[in-house]
Amino acid sequence: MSAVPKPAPSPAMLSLQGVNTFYAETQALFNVSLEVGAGEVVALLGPNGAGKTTTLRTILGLTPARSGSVAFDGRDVTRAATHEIAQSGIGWVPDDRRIFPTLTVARNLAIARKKTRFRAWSEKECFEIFSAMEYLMHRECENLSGGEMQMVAISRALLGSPGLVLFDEPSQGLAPKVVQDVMKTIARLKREGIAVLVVEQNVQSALQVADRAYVMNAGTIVHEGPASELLDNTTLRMQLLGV
Ligand SMILES: Nc1ncnc2c1ncn2[C@@H]1O[C@H](COP(=O)(O)OP(=O)(O)OP(=O)(O)O)[C@@H](O)[C@H]1O
Repeated sequence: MSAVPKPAPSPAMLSLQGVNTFYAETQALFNVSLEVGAGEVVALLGPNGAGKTTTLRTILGLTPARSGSVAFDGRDVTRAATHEIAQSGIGWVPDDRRIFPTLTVARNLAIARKKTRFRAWSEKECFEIFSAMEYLMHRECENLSGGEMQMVAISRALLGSPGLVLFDEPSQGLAPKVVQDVMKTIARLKREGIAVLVVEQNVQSALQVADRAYVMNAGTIVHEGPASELLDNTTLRMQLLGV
């Protein structure tokens, strides 16, 4: 009897395999492997200094892997330049929001626009998500509140037509209402089919929006599983994350 062939698993949007990353001679990532599927939200959790930001920097080619591989959208980008990686459809919302402080919101948005193979977002759609932003267009970014800057940073990532958005501690320093808005935006991106990898200290918020979670410690992945498992299993969550 011939076996029914299983459908091939759909390739991950992002795949890290056995990544080792160094700052000069100091190793920060040890054999890190992780995947984010198309349209999947994945949380990357762990204590300070665990290697979460370094993982994002490795994906973006800012601190490239010394060994192992990073593939995005079926292409090896391990040694690609950061601008090529962005051009291929990885958006980034950095923890310092990295918008140009002396430029207006409008200018910050205009220079973020990119064409990729993924869906293009318009400014109008960004205003639908962040209604306040339309009225801030002519303000210089240095005069914005933390929450307003975060809206601009997320809109910049969307205008770059991403297939994957990397968020580095998006709720840091924001009021609870704004944190909720950011998490709602992540859920909206998922509904739009955009993959998300989110680094967060705010474990509860991240787990509520994520499909799966990885926990890092001392540069290694120490746990991988459904987000619901960490939400529901207090003992496991305390043991891995102390919260
Ligand atoms: N520019 C750098 N030069 C040298 N070592 C660094 C640099 N950036 C980070 N490290 C080290 O790499 C390790 C991982 O740091 P990383 O910032 O990736 O952790 P993290 O999990 O993002 O923590 P945090 O939540 O504090 O940002 C730490 O030991 C840190 O001291």
